[in-house]
Amino acid sequence: MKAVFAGSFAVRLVEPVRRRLTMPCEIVAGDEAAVVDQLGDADVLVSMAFTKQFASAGAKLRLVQVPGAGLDRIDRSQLRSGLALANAYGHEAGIAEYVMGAMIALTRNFQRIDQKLRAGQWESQWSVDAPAPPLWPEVAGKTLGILGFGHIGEALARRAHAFDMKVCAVRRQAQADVPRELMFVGGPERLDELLGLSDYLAITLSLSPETRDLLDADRLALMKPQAYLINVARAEIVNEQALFDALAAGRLAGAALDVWYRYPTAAGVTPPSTAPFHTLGNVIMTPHVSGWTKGMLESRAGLIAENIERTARGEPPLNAVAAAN
Ligand SMILES: NC(=O)C1=CN([C@@H]2O[C@H](COP(=O)(O)OP(=O)(O)OC[C@H]3O[C@@H](n4cnc5c(N)ncnc54)[C@H](OP(=O)(O)O)[C@@H]3O)[C@@H](O)[C@H]2O)C=CC1
Ligand SMILES: O=C(O)C(=O)CO
Repeated sequence: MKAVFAGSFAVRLVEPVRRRLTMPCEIVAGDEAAVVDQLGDADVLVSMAFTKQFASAGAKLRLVQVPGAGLDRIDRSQLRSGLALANAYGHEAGIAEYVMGAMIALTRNFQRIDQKLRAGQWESQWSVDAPAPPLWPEVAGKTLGILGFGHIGEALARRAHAFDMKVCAVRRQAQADVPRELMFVGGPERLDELLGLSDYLAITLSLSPETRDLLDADRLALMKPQAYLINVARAEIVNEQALFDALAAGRLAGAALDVWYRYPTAAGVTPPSTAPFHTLGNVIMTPHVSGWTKGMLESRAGLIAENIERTARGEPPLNAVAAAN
């Protein structure tokens, strides 16, 4: 058996996968461009991306194992018969916790009050000679709209319900058996309604041609000006300029952004941003780490090792993705 791990995220999984393998397997790992010439005799490719170049170089591949959930960099037209595709989960608890934390941090403005206290400004009701700060709202009683009700959306709904929030969601197809913690789980025809209801909007759906720029300026304008947006899925689901403009003009109260429109290149260079989110005080920025937890790593490494061994035995992989899904 030979498995090629391509790209920075896959490379991080090599050692945990190696520790779980119970059969011999040659593993080669590196940047996507650097490992193409290793694919000729490989059985498994572990990679967030699958391109025409990978398909042509990997004539003997039997499994494309995505080490994450997102399939937005997988060119499914390059899959041939005998070549399975699988993805991986295990991130849902960690990301749901991130969204809960982000909602509370945005509402309480942790960043600003931390900076003020570090600067010696004791702005509190316990101060005798300074005005008391405004009373904070609570997330209890507020409405969380979840856009995309899959692994992350479901995990988030349960947690938000435990915080006494009202929760509604939209997925590809409306759901008749709505879990008791939700107001509704609608199809895309209820998206505009969800946007208007949400005090917090969590973006937890997959990126595809249908969902790219799903939230454009017109859709963002349907949201309450006091609403917060949290994107943990893929940046391109929300139009970059429209989001920046809404946040800068106060047409949205704030945002927590874990996913980005541009990523560092292999050379370690961060491309310039056309929308300078870093200049906005109402934005919490994290570098695509919301799902980077021990639980995620355990789960994904176990699944990938298992799928390498299944491929060796000629069995179908766990978490197989249908070619047309
Ligand atoms: N920041 C990070 O570290 C991570 C980010 N992600 C991103 O988050 C995304 C979601 O993850 P996860 O919940 O695990 O994925 P799932 O595949 O479990 O869920 C995706 C959800 O998106 C919904 N959806 C897809 N297209 C549409 C559409 N056009 N309109 C409405 N809903 C739609 C699906 O609807 P239906 O159920 O009806 O099919 C499904 O509910 C991933 O695709 C990935 O891009 C994932 C992991 C880590
Ligand atoms: O799983 C994914 O799609 C990610 O973005 C990284 O965990």
